[in-house]
Amino acid sequence: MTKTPDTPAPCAGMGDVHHSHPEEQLSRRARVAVPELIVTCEPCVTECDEIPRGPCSGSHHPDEESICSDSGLSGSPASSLSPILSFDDNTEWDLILWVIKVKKKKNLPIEKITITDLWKKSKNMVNWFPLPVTVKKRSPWVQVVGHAGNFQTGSDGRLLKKYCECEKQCFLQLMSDSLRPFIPGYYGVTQREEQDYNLMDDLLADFDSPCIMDCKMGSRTYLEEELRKACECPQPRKDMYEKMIAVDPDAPTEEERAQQAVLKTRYMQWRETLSSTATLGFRIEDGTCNTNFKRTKYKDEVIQALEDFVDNNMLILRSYQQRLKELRAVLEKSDFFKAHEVVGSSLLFIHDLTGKAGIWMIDFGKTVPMPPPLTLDHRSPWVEGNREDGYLWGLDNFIDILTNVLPGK
Ligand SMILES: Nc1ncnc2c1ncn2[C@@H]1O[C@H](COP(=O)(O)OP(=O)(O)OP(=O)(O)O)[C@@H](O)[C@H]1O
Ligand SMILES: O=P(O)(O)O[C@@H]1[C@H](O)[C@H](O)[C@@H](OP(=O)(O)O)[C@H](OP(=O)(O)O)[C@H]1O
Repeated sequence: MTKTPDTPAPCAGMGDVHHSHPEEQLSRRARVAVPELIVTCEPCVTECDEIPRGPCSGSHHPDEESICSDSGLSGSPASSLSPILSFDDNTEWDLILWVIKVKKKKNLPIEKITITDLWKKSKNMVNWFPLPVTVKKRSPWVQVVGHAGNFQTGSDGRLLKKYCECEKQCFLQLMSDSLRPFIPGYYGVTQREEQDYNLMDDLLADFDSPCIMDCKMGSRTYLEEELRKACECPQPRKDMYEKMIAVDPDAPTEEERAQQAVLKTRYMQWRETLSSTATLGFRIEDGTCNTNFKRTKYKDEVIQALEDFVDNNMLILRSYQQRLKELRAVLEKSDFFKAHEVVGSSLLFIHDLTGKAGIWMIDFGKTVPMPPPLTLDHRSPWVEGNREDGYLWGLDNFIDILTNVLPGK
């Protein structure tokens, strides 16, 4: 879970692919300081670039490289700017990163700025051209959990996730299912630097410094198919062994210790029993090295985590409860849901200081169709072969926990 952010996202429209390193992902309790740009003027700029005005609006887009000579916005030559300039949280990051890109491409002598932000733990020196512009505040995108490097930000509040055929098929069907209001808008496949991406709404875009929590739903996090493959062709994983001993050095068996590797399904099952996945049918995810969080297993620990997440704001908690009840009612009727095994999918909880709160279903990389006419009830316990995923069982438990926490239950 993440409390953030006026945080710079990987740049919209930037040529550079952002590879989000785990260390750059956000810590559980991190409420990060407003990104601050401190500009230190070095030898003056001989040439400057025309800056698109406003929040990537008008005729310019950060992707468009419109270059002029001599002056920036309002005709202010860079060299005449004050040696130290601070930007507050109104800074339009896309705009600044656009400038960086142009400067880099043109190999121009440039000032340096120090960006203090949570994407980098240390300070980063990047190239910059100062511009006095008031821009619209837009919540920058941050990734709570998931595979590093899977995402890029797009323009107009959209997000690119590395292409996955299974996910595309789900999105296509979900856009015309009753679940549509609980799914980020989907806009098909797009390409950037020869990589295909599924293009979807960035759910953070309409929030102001949002707090985010990713909750992985279901009592099982691997597909039956994965289990079958692991039996047929076992491929022990060293990286998973490392992740396992980082949390619990005693967890590996003697054989695993000898191999210094574990099977993925074994690792996933261990994670399930370590967390509340096995006991409650959902778990609060965390993308950081906060290994203790992987152990949030019991009801009272989940409650504590939820209360922390909303800063004990019961109104927000009530909004979440309401939204989850609505979701449950729709899930129980959804054609898509009854015909799919939904594994590893998350509910993304987002709220901000204005009191706005929402929950959406994300991650359909392991949501697979049942062979017709088979359907699932999503509540029956899983036994190998029945493909039940425990999604609704987990949702029931989540709603019960919330209801018990709320006053006047
Ligand atoms: N539409 C979206 N809008 C805003 N943030 C999103 C969106 N989709 C995903 N995210 C962010 O990215 C994170 C990872 O998303 P997702 O689970 O889809 O990725 P993944 O790489 O498939 O993860 P996993 O490792 O669980 O398979 C989420 O926790 C959330 O922070
Ligand atoms: O959260 P952790 O403990 O870091 O473990 C990861 C998590 O369970 C992911 O859901 C899983 O990806 P999938 O759901 O896509 O299988 C990934 O497998 P991977 O390393 O094979 O990608 C695991 O490493």
